[in-house]
Amino acid sequence: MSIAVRNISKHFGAFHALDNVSIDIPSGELVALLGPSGCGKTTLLRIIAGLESVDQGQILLEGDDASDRHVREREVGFVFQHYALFRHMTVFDNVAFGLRVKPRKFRPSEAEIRKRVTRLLELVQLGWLADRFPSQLSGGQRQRIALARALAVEPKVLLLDEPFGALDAKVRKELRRWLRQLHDEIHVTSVFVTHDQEEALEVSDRVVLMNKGQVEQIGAPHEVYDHPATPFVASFLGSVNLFHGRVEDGHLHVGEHALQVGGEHDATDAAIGFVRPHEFDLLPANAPGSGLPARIQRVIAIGPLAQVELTRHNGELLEVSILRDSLAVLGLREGDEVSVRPRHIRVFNNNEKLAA
Ligand SMILES: Nc1ncnc2c1ncn2[C@@H]1O[C@H](COP(=O)(O)OP(=O)(O)OP(=O)(O)O)[C@@H](O)[C@H]1O
Repeated sequence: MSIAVRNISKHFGAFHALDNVSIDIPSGELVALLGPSGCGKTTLLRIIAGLESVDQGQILLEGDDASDRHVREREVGFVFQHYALFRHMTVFDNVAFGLRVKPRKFRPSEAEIRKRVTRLLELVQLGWLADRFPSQLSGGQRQRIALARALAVEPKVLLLDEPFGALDAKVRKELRRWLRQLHDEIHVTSVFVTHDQEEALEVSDRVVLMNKGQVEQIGAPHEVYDHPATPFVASFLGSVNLFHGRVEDGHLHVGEHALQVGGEHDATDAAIGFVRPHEFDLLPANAPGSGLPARIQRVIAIGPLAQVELTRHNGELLEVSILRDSLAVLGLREGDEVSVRPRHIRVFNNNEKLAA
């Protein structure tokens, strides 16, 4: 089922939680709502579900205005951060619950319920846990059961609010891969709230970047990462180094240094350049060509990569990420003076809003 969010605004008292938000989600897509804490992700999810009223705007489900449709009639499945399983019921009974409480005329037979629950437990790869109670499961297993339970009533839309937020990093990573595979099998239109950019980029077909109640950008993970539309998106997705300067003749002038920028940029006295840590070359200080002089303060080994912390001569910090092998070949160490050269700079006018 497709979802269209049309010009939704929502206040809580004087606080503007959502400000004219519009998003089109085609049927079968997995979309991540991504943004910092308090930007309105959960509020939007609850509005789609029909759990929250709006001041203005509409939610269209499969093209029809859902404003007057009660939560139960919207055919949405919900999975929350904190597994809301019934503690006194087995895994099997938890998954069967939504089917058993259906009004008699819509309720499948007990044999049909058994068949469906067994199939769902296989889908979430936990059939062997059917007779256990929630307290006998790991956090990751509980979330998979919560998902099976949400899917049991065959929702047209699946809404997930930080479903892996309470789990440790390794389990989280496994589960998000698993969620992606599951979605590829069942193709139910899904909206997934997260404040973890890696999770959003890895799992979703498209990412909706939200900031202070507004949508900043919507796009495929590689689009929003490679072509951020605003300074907020550039700084929210991954680490970045910032350079303040002026643009003239295809260069960003940072103090007395000129760094080449690709593409067309109007001359401006107030620009910000964004460079990701892996988009720099490090060269010995006396290497010919343009670059920013800096000193290596610290080298942190993270697997095959070296995270290099540098200080520019004006005291500003830079973070560069390169292969440890490359650093060894260059013979660079802590305390060395180097020339730092961005390979790619994204330039914005300084009057555009930045991440909070
Ligand atoms: N029932 C409410 N009454 C008053 N303010 C609310 C209510 N629900 C949410 N808010 C406020 O609206 C803003 C958006 O909240 P929301 O839960 O949608 O944010 P979020 O992006 O999901 O954040 P998080 O990632 O921290 O969950 C927050 O500032 C929050 O304090």
